Amino acid sequence: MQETTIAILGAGAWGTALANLAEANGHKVRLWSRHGTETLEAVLQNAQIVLSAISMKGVRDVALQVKSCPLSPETIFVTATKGLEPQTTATPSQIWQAAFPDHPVVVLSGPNLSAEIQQSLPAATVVASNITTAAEKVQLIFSAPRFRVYTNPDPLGVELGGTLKNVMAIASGVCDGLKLGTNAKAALVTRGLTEMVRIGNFLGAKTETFYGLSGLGDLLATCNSPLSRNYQVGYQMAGGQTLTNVLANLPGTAEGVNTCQVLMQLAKQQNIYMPITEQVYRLLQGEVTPQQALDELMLRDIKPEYH
Ligand SMILES: NC(=O)C1=CN([C@@H]2O[C@H](COP(=O)(O)OP(=O)(O)OC[C@H]3O[C@@H](n4cnc5c(N)ncnc54)[C@H](O)[C@@H]3O)[C@@H](O)[C@H]2O)C=CC1
Ligand SMILES: O=C(CO)COP(=O)(O)O
Repeated sequence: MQETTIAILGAGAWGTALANLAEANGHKVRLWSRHGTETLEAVLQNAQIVLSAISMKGVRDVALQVKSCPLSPETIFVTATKGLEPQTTATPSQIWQAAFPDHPVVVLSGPNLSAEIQQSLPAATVVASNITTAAEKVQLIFSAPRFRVYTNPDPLGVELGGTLKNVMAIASGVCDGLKLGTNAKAALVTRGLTEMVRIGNFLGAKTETFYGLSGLGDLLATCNSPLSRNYQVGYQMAGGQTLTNVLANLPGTAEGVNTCQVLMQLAKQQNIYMPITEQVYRLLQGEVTPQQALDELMLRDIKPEYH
């Protein structure tokens, strides 16, 4: 493939891993960090692809900064952030698309624990866009013998899969931390997926997308791995630590903590039933202990499975 110039914004764990993948494929990669010496304008110069791996809290601010820099009209934006904006409930791709209405925006999301990808362990991901040619271009840039990239036409569904599973990963960490067993974990993850589909459908995502790599796939990865920061939040809180303590010692970002707050706001406004999210929220707020959250979930009124 022809060499592409790529600007990667966010030099954290995920931005760095994606930079390494593109570089190994022979592309010209410039990595930008707000703490680095290179200006955003210099990093963006002649970029054909601008990929953001910024934590949710920085996305809008960085998008505004990018807006003030010169860009080619052909530039494709790729977003790899997994979160929701508190004030607006917007997804990262919605923020990028609103800032750059005339550019294609591609979502990159999947079961991609960065530490494993940095070790070149095999993994797969999804690139999704309303503009198929843009998704196919990004697919070619990142595809590698140990990194299999699929395209998908439901960017919102792909993005929400990666975002909503973070809350379930916190719940799974609690489940393992309390040593509740394999049956409990299977029930939690499966009902968690049902909850993700319910919220996702409300927000406009397709059901089938949640059964693919970016939904079920990422749910399995993060609900079962101590490498997941979100899982670690739940696991360590089940061990008696406070949220403040856990976050102070966590390497990197656990987006599920903020996502959970945004979802509860939405659930209350729109009357959407999110029992697992609600218990994770109450745990994070310090309103219930992990054991009480479990009791609340198990002692709800009994009901049909598909309801
Ligand atoms: N690490 C992983 O395995 C994966 C992470 N992600 C997602 O990618 C995003 C980034 O995750 P990580 O790289 O792991 O986090 P990280 O904490 O290692 O890095 C976050 C990056 O965002 C930058 N940032 C934060 N706030 C900013 C602001 N206000 N302005 C400018 N830059 C700002 C930080 O300086 C840092 O470069 C998250 O949304 C995460 O959910 C997605 C897939 C895999
Ligand atoms: O999204 C991820 C893997 O796909 C990373 O998970 P954590 O953010 O929980 O570490």
